[in-house]
Amino acid sequence: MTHSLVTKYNVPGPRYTSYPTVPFWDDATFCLKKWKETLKRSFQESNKKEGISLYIHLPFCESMCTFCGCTKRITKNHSVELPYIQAVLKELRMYKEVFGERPIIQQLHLGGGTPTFFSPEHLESLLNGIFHIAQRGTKCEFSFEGHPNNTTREHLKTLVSFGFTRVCYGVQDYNETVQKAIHRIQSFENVKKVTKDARDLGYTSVGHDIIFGLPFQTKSHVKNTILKTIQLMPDRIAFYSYAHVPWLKGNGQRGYRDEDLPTAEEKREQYEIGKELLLDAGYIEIGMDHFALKSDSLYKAQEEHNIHRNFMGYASSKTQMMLGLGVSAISDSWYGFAQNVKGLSEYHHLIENDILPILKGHILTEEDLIVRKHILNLMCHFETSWKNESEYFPELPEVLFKLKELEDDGLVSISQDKIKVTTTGKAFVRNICLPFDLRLQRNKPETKLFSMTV
Ligand SMILES: C=Cc1c2[nH]c(c1C)Cc1[nH]c(c(CCC(=O)O)c1C)Cc1[nH]c(c(C)c1CCC(=O)O)Cc1[nH]c(c(C)c1C=C)C2
Ligand SMILES: C[C@H]1O[C@@H](n2cnc3c(N)ncnc32)[C@H](O)[C@@H]1O
Ligand code: MET
Ligand code: SF4
Repeated sequence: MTHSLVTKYNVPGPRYTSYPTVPFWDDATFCLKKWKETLKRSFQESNKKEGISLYIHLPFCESMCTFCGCTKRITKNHSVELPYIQAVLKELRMYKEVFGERPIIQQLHLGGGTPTFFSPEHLESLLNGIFHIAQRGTKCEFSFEGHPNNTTREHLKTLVSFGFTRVCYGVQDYNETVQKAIHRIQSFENVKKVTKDARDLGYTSVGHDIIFGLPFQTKSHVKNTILKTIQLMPDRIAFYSYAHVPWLKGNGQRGYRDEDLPTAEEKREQYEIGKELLLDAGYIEIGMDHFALKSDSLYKAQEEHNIHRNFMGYASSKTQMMLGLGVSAISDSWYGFAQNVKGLSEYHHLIENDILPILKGHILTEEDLIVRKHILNLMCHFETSWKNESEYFPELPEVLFKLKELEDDGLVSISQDKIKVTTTGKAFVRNICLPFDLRLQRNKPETKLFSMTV
């Protein structure tokens, strides 16, 4: 990788889990009435055909990892579990009222925070509650995020009995200095044990999350972490670039200084080293940040062009509608987005008063729908085209003009009616999406909103 490319393209940029990205949602056009309309429309169009996806945010953790950008509440008091589950179930019932019919759950993901903070018994009540209100789909894909330090065989057994087949564990880095800096001490032995337990109990996809660019992390730490990971051969690996966003309220990114972070140059080298080791071990790079073995469903989905990106990252199939429950969760009705309030007491208060706990949202315009398709294509398939009239938008020539420079740098190739990301360009896919992001182009932010793209 040439140094000049890294320097040139290391700019703040969204991770494109949605388009428009959250900071560009237009709250002025959003209200509860419109949100419910888009939900009903989408539900009518898609529930019977393909079901819906459900994301449940379980925000508690016993200990604060200082790198973490997720919405969480640190506590050792487990009495928070039951009231939270009851609130989430009530939120689902409120949505069922809007739909007027039982939703069919095709995909279910428990994220956090730490879902394994909850006792197996409480997770069981949560799932029993869900499948009392909603119907189970026929092609279920159920997954959860587990903390290697507190995922027990009981957790795994309980969830497998409800049809869960995928788990991803937070690993981040095995080095002690790095672990101290991010306030997350976690041994290889624990990861090995929970990986084996999941496999023994029938999970078909075990994933590990690894991060490069963490405080005090070096190339040799990354190399060691990947080599250890390869010993366990997880089916999927998320190899994330550390997103440094200390300005986000309450995310707790502290305890280290900016100077303790690797430079952009060093960070890119860490990525290159990790990527080479993963490719040598038989992993295939899929979309942004993701690697999978050829036996994993994510690889097959990519081959068959079924891969989809949503707020949770990549999925091996798509539903038009994704409902997010719990604090900070985002829902996507395809025609609109909504994000829940982030505070626990506010969430409980609104639910108690039969009010959908929504903080903000966005109704997509015709233009948003077209642009979103192109950004999704780039993030999922590393290419996009405007062969059909419905894929064209008036600003496209300007977008292509801006992309010319990226083409000269070898990141994309542009032809008559499509663009393709090159092998070098894959690491810069966020930069390639930027010219398509019309809302950002029209309204360049003056304050920092996004993490750096390298
Ligand atoms: C399990 C924790 C979560 C991670 N991502 C999400 C959760 C719940 C979901 C999520 N990620 C982002 C958004 C905002 C929507 C958007 O802007 O498209 C949501 C709902 C984007 C995002 N994620 C991270 C940051 C800093 C941002 C803002 C955009 C940016 O600066 O790039 C940090 C981060 N969180 C997670 C990962 C994997 C990650 C960074 C690699 C997990
Ligand atoms: C769910 C997964 O999200 C990743 N994750 C959480 N916060 C960040 C961040 N600031 N930067 C990069 N990755 C992050 C971790 O790898 C975790 O395991
Ligand atoms: N909280 C779990 C962990 O840190 C799951 C991933 S982070 C949301 O391991
Ligand atoms: S990384 Fe996982 S355990 Fe750590 S604070 Fe974030 S959500 Fe909690």
